Amino acid sequence: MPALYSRVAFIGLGLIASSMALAMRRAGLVESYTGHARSAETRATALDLGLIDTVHDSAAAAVQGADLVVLAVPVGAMAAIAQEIAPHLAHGATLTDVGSVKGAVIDAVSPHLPGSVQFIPGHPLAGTEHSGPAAGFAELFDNRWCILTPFEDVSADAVARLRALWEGMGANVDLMDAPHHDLVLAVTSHAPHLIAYTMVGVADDLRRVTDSEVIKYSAAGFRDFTRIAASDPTMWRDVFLNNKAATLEILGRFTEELFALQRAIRREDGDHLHAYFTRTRAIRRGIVEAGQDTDAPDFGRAALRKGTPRD
Ligand SMILES: NC(=O)c1ccc[n+]([C@@H]2O[C@H](COP(=O)([O-])OP(=O)(O)OC[C@H]3O[C@@H](n4cnc5c(N)ncnc54)[C@H](O)[C@@H]3O)[C@@H](O)[C@H]2O)c1
Ligand SMILES: O=C(O)C(=O)C[C@]1(C(=O)O)C=C[C@@H](O)C=C1
Repeated sequence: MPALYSRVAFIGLGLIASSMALAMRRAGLVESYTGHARSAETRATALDLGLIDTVHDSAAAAVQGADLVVLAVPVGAMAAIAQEIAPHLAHGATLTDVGSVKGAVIDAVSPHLPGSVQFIPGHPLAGTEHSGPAAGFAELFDNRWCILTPFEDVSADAVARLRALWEGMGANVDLMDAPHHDLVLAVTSHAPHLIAYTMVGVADDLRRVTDSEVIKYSAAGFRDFTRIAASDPTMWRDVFLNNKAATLEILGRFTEELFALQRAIRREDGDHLHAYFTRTRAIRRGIVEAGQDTDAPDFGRAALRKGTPRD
């Protein structure tokens, strides 16, 4: 495939930017790679790892001459970066971001941009609990979704080119509007992260009571919570502060359901618990059967097809 862009500039050189650089290089999607990070150590690591060909100590210098600019910093840092780079963006360049929230990023970035720049917000639904340039890997986006939330006045060619880039990096691409994205992600990612943070915090508060048994006897469910709760504090602070309305809406519904389950346990209402868990199991089965959990081992699907002894 011929290269889709001649020069990409990454602003922020962490997990997502480094994975994108590796995935782009794997498929030869871009001719040259440059970037900016605040710390000299991150800049040196990104060069040493061969993620980028050149590096800049200012974002304004990095974007010059780039036909694709990727903002890969925490959501709360997007506004200041956009303001800094706006006068230096190439005429007709595509600007995208990878922030986990879309409405607030659009509000933060759009006002600074010259009319010729094609701003196409994006969000790859793939990540890990690790951060920094050494955390990236080329396969991160394989078979994952990437959501783009462009406004209607953006060039269709620019959207098609960015879509092709994500597909070349292994992702499946969907388009939707930003409020819808933020509500969906509040359910599927933001509220679950807050619940994981809370559960691990509760376990830590109980440390004196449980000694180190929580860690020693960590069952799979809690271990998954601890992995998620190890995610970057700055990134997640910014997600919650910038997707406030949708997250609070979902957490409101969550606490109502939690109280109902709490009451069912207190009243020993087994029928309520059983019916609830039956409904949620059907949801999990739907996800696995649709092939949407790429982490699910094959034996999981086989077991679902056969049914389990306790069905
Ligand atoms: N980690 C995930 O699972 C994941 C998945 C999808 C999208 N995202 C989004 O991608 C973006 C980047 O996340 P990441 O996981 O690559 O983070 P990361 O911590 O690995 O990298 C962030 C980069 O931004 C730089 N940075 C931080 N604050 C800055 C500031 N104020 N000004 C300039 N640079 C700054 C850091 O130095 C680093 O180079 C975030 O907006 C996040 O919401 C993350
Ligand atoms: O697997 C993980 O570590 C993640 O939490 C990744 C995850 C998510 O699936 O919620 C986290 C935030 C991003 O915006 C996208 C992906």
